[in-house]
Amino acid sequence: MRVQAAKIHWVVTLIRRNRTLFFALGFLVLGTHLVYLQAGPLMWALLALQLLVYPQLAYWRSARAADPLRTEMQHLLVDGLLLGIWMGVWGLPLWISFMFFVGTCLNVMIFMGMAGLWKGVAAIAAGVAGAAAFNGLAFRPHTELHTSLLCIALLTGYLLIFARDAYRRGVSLRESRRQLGERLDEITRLQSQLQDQAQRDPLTGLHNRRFLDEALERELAACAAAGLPLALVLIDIDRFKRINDTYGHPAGDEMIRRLAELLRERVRDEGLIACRYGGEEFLLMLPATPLHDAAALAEELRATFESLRVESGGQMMRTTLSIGVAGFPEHGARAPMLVLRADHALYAAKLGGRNQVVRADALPGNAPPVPAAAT
Ligand SMILES: Nc1nc2c(ncn2[C@@H]2O[C@H](COP(=O)(O)OP(=O)(O)OP(=O)(O)O)[C@@H](O)[C@H]2O)c(=O)[nH]1
Repeated sequence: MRVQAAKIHWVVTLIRRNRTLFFALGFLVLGTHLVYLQAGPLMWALLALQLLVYPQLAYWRSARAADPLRTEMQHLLVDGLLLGIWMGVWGLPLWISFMFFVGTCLNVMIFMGMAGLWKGVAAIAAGVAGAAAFNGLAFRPHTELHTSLLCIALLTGYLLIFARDAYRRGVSLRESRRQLGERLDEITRLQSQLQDQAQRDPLTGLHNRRFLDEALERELAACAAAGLPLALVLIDIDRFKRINDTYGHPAGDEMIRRLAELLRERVRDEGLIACRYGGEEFLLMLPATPLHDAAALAEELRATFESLRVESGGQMMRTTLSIGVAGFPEHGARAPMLVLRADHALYAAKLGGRNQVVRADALPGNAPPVPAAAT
């Protein structure tokens, strides 16, 4: 059965590449030592088995294992053990032992961390001890100059390959981070866009009722804490149904947009909030604004709108506004009560013949007079 490369952990693939390449080169390097030792065919065969055949067996086993990564980590320790045996058998030749030791430690350290390092060192020591127990340990540190130079070259090549892999991984990590950052920015932007859309009326672009209900509680608490008043101006277009019926729904929309524009212009510079509260109903929230100032603003709006001619589809339309005004703290301390009082005032304006501003304190059975500190 063929093993599909895509399913194999990248560490297994990487180790196979490194092990195959460097063990094969190692065979050439160590071959020079075997020539120096005048080794017999058995040693050549064993060395070939370990350096040329074993890497493929190890890969074969890892690729079929239930946990390939874990199996490959075991193989790294087996590498240490086998190289330790060669070190012991050859009497710890200095450059060869150094190459084996550094190569093994590097591998286990990179893939298994400090715990792996100790296991790797233990595996090498076990290999050396095993060989010594079997064969005795005669210390023969010498290697021929060309063998030593080849060991240095091989180890250098191994280190450079590792460094190159680490560099490439770092580059791709930075690129992934950059892309992730971009996506995160995009998500944040879309989130705030969504949040903004959820709080705005699509026809006029003004804030909607949901936004105002939240903002009103917040602003009321802030004004109460600062000892400041707050006013609500509830505005309704008069006889709007007639506009729709006479000029058509798009013309009615145009009228709504025109009023929204007027409100936006009026509250733009003052940190006041205008929202579309319902179909043809608008609410202004005026923090730090006394009731009489709010009533004056409402009167100004009423008069301006009365004189407006709104054009739609070549037709000129005009109508008027009825407005109710209520204020904190005079007409209530909580948002629902304030809105209700403004609504009562608006209703009174409608009943009074429309095209007028009515303050909540003008209604019968009104709240007590305004405390001095609040105005
Ligand atoms: N064109 C348009 N019409 C809307 C929109 N929202 C609500 N309306 C209409 O606004 C009209 C409101 O009518 P009414 O509540 O009877 O009020 P009115 O005709 O203004 O009468 P008064 O308020 O008593 O002066 C209804 O016909 C609704 O269909 C909108 O977004 N666009």
